[in-house]
Amino acid sequence: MASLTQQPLSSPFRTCKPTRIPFPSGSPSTWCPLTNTRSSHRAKIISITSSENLRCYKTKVSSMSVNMMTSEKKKKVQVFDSEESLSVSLAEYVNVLSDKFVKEKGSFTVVVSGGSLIKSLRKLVEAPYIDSIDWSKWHMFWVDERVVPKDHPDSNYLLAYDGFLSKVSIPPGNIHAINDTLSAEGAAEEYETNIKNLVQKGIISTSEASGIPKFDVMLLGMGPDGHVASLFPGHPLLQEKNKWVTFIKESPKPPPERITYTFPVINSSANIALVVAGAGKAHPVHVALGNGQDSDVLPVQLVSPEGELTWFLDKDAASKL
Ligand SMILES: O=C(O)[C@H](O)[C@@H](O)[C@H](O)[C@H](O)COP(=O)(O)O
Repeated sequence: MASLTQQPLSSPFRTCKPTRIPFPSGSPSTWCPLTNTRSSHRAKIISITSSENLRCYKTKVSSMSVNMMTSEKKKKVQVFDSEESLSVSLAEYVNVLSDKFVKEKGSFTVVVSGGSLIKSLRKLVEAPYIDSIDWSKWHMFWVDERVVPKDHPDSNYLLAYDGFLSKVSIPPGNIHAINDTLSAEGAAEEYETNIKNLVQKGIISTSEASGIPKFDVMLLGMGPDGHVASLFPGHPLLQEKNKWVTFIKESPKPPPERITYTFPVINSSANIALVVAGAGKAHPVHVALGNGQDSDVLPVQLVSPEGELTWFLDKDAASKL
């Protein structure tokens, strides 16, 4: 672990000395008193430099990963030395939330995107999680879907089925896929109705503040243009305030017709993980988390959940921070 010297408080930067404390499980962890973050032995804080507003930046990332807590409350940024270690930590993150929500409310509502996220969930379907997670309590949803049959190579359902669902025992009735026999309009409308029904049954919680569905966790990827779900830069759907689920017929990323959750539902979430790997995404990460600029407000900048936002970045995606 790097040893850090305390600098005068008048300096624009303060440093903290990470301290070893035990996790409840007894496994080793490292805690940064300045930022009140801690990490497991799999994701050590090697050093953290913090500016006065408690925005933290990684300093020496070589073969280790760094936790950073930004000044905005409930936003955590984790940088990993590789996508492999990112996926290990992501599995533990989901496992902890699954345990918590199953204990608290007897169910766990999980929303996934398409894209590379599903591959990054691979450790969840391996030991120990494959046997320890109570899959029977899971309810699975999609933040977006392409308007194609479920057996089409572009289907987000098929992607999740092949990489995840086919390996775990979530009851088929708890897998809430988007109807692939309807038009984009029809499928969006039906998905919103299904969500309303699950709210009435008490399976999906709602935000006390807004009454909008509050999913336990959303696991989201981000495109190189900073899009999330099927909400693209400069598109009027970014402003949608009333619908929970809507559709787009001219997606810049093929295929063109898609169903997507809107920001009111995304931002009502109890937890959101933004899972981003690869140098091709360094620019939108820089815009969202650093001082990078873009001509558009990027959709990822609008992700701001009622609950907690956790970024899972590999070092290439974080390379401009
Ligand atoms: O269906 C989709 O296209 C997605 O849900 C989309 O929002 C995806 O998550 C991002 O485009 C990132 O995809 P990659 O991780 O594959 O770049």
